Amino acid sequence: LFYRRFQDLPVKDFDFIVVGGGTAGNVVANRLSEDPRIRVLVLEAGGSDKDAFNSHVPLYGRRLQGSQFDWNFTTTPQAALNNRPIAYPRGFIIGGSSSINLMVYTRGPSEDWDRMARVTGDSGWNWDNIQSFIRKNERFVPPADHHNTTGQFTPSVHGFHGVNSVSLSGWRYSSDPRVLEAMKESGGEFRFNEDMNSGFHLGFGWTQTTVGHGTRSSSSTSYLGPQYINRKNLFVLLNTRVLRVKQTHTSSKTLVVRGVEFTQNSGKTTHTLQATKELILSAGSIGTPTILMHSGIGDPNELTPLNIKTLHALPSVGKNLTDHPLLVTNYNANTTDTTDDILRNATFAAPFERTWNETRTGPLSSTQGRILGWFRFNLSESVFEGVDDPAAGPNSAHYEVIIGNGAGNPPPTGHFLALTMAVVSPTSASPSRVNSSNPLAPPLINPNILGTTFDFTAMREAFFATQRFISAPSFNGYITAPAFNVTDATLDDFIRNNTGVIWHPVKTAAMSARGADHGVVDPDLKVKGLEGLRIVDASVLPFIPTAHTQAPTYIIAERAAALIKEEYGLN
Ligand SMILES: Cc1cc2nc3c(=O)[nH]c(=O)nc-3n(C[C@H](O)[C@H](O)[C@H](O)COP(=O)(O)OP(=O)(O)OC[C@H]3O[C@@H](n4cnc5c(N)ncnc54)[C@H](O)[C@@H]3O)c2cc1C
Repeated sequence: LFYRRFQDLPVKDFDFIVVGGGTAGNVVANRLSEDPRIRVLVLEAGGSDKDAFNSHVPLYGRRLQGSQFDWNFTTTPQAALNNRPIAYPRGFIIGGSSSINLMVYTRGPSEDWDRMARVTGDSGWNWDNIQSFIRKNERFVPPADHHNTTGQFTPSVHGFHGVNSVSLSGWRYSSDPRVLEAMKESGGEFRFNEDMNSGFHLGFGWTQTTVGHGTRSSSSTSYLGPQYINRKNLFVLLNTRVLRVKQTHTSSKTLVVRGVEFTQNSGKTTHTLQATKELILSAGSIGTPTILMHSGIGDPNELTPLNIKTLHALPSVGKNLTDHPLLVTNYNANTTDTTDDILRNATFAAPFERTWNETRTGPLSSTQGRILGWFRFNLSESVFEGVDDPAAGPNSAHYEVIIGNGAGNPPPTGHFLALTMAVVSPTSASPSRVNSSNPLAPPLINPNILGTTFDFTAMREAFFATQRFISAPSFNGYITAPAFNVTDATLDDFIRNNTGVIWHPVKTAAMSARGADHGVVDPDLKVKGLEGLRIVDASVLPFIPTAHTQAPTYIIAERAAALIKEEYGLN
């Protein structure tokens, strides 16, 4: 059940305490509480999603950024972006970022997973072996408009009985046939791929999203859905900010960390609980290293100047933050059949909201990007000067293109086709650190966007690629002009002034092989050198996936839960 006040919790002893009721945390809580003998508590900083209308309406997902459901972080000034700091949203709500994200469902190429298995020395992470966890997570359902989906996905690579709904878009736009035609006209550069989630992801395909029956499927609406949240052994305490994890005792010279300190009133009073079996940190790529460092688990060279006493030296904590750089370009379109009027005009949107409220259909039932694709540069291109190919393998992309039927934040007039590009094999990485001894202070976030020559050149090449795509004859008469001004001379500055991120931070508590001299967790996700503490969220990814990161996070969480259940002999 959900609780808002600590004093209302009917019990205070728990086998497992999960810190962060986000994407991964709710999976772990659900799976562990399948065993009625086990008591599980989730501590979540954000509140309920029940009345968060914009969280449930797929088309309105973007409105959650900067809202009360966002932690509203900001990065440090980004050197390669003309020193602009950029907004860095993270979900501050039950379901975490799965309740505020843009719902794209991509698992990444098989090569991503095989590399992770190779580097961590654990074959359990390879593509073949994660299939059962994909299926535990995924419930592929028909799109909201029940259109014929033959040829739009490959049923044999999907799960139909998991917990989290995934579907194709349930609303069509008049640009779709032109986009498909442009692929044919590209002479093989932009091919069609029936299913980018098959393990081979290169090419354009129909976007799959975590939407079921026209509504967002988050880890809260799915894994904490009515059939689970009423379990007598599952407790979720909302509006609870974890400050630190705590050593409980020492066992054969190993520190045991199963205690957790938290507050519900901005630190005025604090409470402490202990898990009898394990504490699981699922506070995400920013929250998890922040909590670790404030607990004295991190790099002593960084902790000591902040007067944080080192409990356990683990220098990799909070390092290597990596994200996907993102650039949006809008093109003026000769049509009114886009999402622009709905997103900028409440009167225009009203009948569509009625339709959605009544039947969960119509344009609000779908996200903007109906088609997206994954592409590689040619290895002989100048983008690779002086660098090895950073992709996981020869079938893994360097850049992604998302086709949006309307601008993300439309200006007062005009209709647009938005071409969004992301560098999906970036080579920049950077520290994300705490810079005060106050656990309630926002951490320093520096994803170092476009911080290497490769990343910058890759973004430039991705921009040229989208220009080639949009000049296909099929767009004649449909695209009138770019809605941005750029020349060869101003392109680099255009990129610096307009690039942001796609909000996929990873690697800040990375997994590494047992015995490695770096990394934060072993391949079973236990914190190196400690007992009682595991990390289960996107922070453990040792490479940034060539994918949007929620599906990889769900997969990690499903496998983590299975590992924990096996270790403790749970049902
Ligand atoms: C705006 C946005 C759009 C995105 N779009 C997509 C997309 O379209 N497709 C995709 O695949 N991925 C997308 N992502 C990324 C994806 O959502 C994340 O990678 C994924 O959800 C991360 O899961 P997580 O479990 O690691 O963290 P989260 O889901 O963020 O969960 C962390 C939880 O911990 C809580 N928490 C943090 N600190 C504390 C604390 N001190 N005490 C208590 N609780 C705490 C948070 O409130 C949160 O609920 C997007 C992300 C954002 C922010």
